[in-house]
Amino acid sequence: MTVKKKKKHNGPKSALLSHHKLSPKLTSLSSKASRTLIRSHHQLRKRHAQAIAGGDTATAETLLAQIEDQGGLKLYQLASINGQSNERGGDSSKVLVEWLHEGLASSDKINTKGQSLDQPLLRMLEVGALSATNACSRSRLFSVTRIDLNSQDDERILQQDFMQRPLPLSDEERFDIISLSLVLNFLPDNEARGDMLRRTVPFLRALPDSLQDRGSHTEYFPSLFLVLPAPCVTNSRYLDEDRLKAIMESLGYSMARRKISSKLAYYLWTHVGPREEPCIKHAYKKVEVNPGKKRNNFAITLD
Ligand SMILES: C[S@@+](CC[C@H](N)C(=O)[O-])C[C@H]1O[C@@H](n2cnc3c(N)ncnc32)[C@H](O)[C@@H]1O
Repeated sequence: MTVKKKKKHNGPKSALLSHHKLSPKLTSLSSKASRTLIRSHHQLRKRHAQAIAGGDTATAETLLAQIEDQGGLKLYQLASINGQSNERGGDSSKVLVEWLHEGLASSDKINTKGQSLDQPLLRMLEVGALSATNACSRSRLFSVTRIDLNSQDDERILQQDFMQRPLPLSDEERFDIISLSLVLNFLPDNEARGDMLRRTVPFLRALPDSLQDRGSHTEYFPSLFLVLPAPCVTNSRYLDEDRLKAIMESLGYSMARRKISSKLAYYLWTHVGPREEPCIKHAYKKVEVNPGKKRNNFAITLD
């Protein structure tokens, strides 16, 4: 398994922090500063990817320096944690836990707090994990393997790029559910988003017999929990829910649950197709599905 050594971000103090006259303590980012930083980080990463694609290494280096100058991935992650607590009424995995508790028949062995009492637990791979104490970790429904490009918790979050994680060789290395919450929109290009979705498939296992007899619990698995900022599906020129559904179906996923709030779009997709990495019969290019001047350019492509 490739585990990257944790990088130190020793760049200059964040311009954003000094601009907003905040305490240099990372924990003191305001909601507004968090939003500004997240937006700016995404834009710089996108321009950086474009510069690399165009072979413009000088611009790419300048942009990278700018990213580091405003605190790099570490401060971006902190802004994301702030966003979870302040603006969105808690972390996104709360929605998944609610869905699964609804799905648990009363005959299932759960205690009054809705926690699963029996073993084995469902196995979850949480990609882009910022905390080991979010709702899905606290629920005890899952045994969670957490990974992130930059671990905020060396003991409980493995520093690893999902795209470099070795493909599993057996079901012991596979999962019942993968969480991709606010990760696809972090990726700066459309193709990388499609590649990440495609790569989830070989990491899923058919629900083992030991978990099969747990009533309505079983119908959702194996599955992918996907969370995107709502405008990615409600206000993009290149993606709407129908197109997302078509892309997911081409990967063998079927939509099991959805919830669109003012800020976020939550989906639970059950994998019903073959388990090996899908060979796409129909490419999904960047085509306009929703014209309009005030729309954004978020897209997912599959080749
Ligand atoms: C906006 S944060 C979202 C965190 C959290 N899941 C949430 O819902 O708030 C996106 C995280 O995804 C991580 N990430 C992006 N691409 C990744 C990859 N290929 N492998 C692992 N983590 C990745 C980033 O490092 C970042 O911490």
